[in-house]
Amino acid sequence: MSLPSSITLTEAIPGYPVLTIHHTTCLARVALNGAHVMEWAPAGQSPVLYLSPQAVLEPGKPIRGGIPICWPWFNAHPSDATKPMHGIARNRPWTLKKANESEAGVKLMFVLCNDAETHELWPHGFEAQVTILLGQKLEVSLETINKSDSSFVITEALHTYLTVGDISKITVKGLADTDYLDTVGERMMRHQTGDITFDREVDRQYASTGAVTVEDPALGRIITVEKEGSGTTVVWNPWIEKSKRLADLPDEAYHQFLCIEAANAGDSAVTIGPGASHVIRTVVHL
Ligand SMILES: O=P(O)(O)OC[C@H]1O[C@@H](O)[C@H](O)[C@@H](O)[C@@H]1O
Repeated sequence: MSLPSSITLTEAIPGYPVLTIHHTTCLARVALNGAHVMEWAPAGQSPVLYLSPQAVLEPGKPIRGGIPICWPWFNAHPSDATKPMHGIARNRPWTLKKANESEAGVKLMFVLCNDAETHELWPHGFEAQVTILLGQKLEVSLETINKSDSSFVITEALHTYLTVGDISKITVKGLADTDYLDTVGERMMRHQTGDITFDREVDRQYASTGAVTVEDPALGRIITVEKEGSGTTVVWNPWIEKSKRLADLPDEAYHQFLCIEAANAGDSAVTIGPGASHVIRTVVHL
């Protein structure tokens, strides 16, 4: 496929293709492993996504940062702990099907289909399509098409790592008066009364279909995360002890990022009939 002039295909390491985007609207990098947006900075702004300086770029390994695609299950597999955390999509090479540019930015489309290896982990016929629009805004859509002759159930997340100046000064708005599953310690349902601030590990699945804003006084900006086709918003910061356990993340990195994930988990799991499809989308902008 010939690429438009704003997109360059290089190898981060041999055998690991990455698309680099230099467009008037933004700078970005997208790995074919996982159809994974690694970096995105709208013109004149510092990076909006967080990418760990210790991120491992290796075929078959997830990238710590950017927007991992968690699919067809979110978090641990519901019944088999030997299967990969967050599903199979972020660990596989996707096929680039389309790459276009316009004044508004760059549009990429990637596809992943079932094969013998995916069947071992998830025994269904499927086509997954990821469409990424990179411009002044960043939009990622994941479409799941059921190519088998029976229904299947998915959970999923567009696991967006946002760069923040200082996590202890962040306020997340848009989730007040919402129930959430708290997964730190003993899992239990709780109710969010006001806005969210951070002084400990936070790993929560909010029952919400709405947009969220992240107010960051240290960097002097507000990030908006909108979404569609998503009944769960995951808010995650690993804080001190969990950051130490994650090998591909510096111990002190938790100060500098926050994940706001458009997701479908728990009661929002999606059932897709034969020949039917479902789209989850997130839009990030300043
Ligand atoms: O280390 P991983 O597999 O990328 O997962 C990171 C985090 O992803 C979040 O979505 C989960 O809520 C956390 O529980 C998890 O720790």
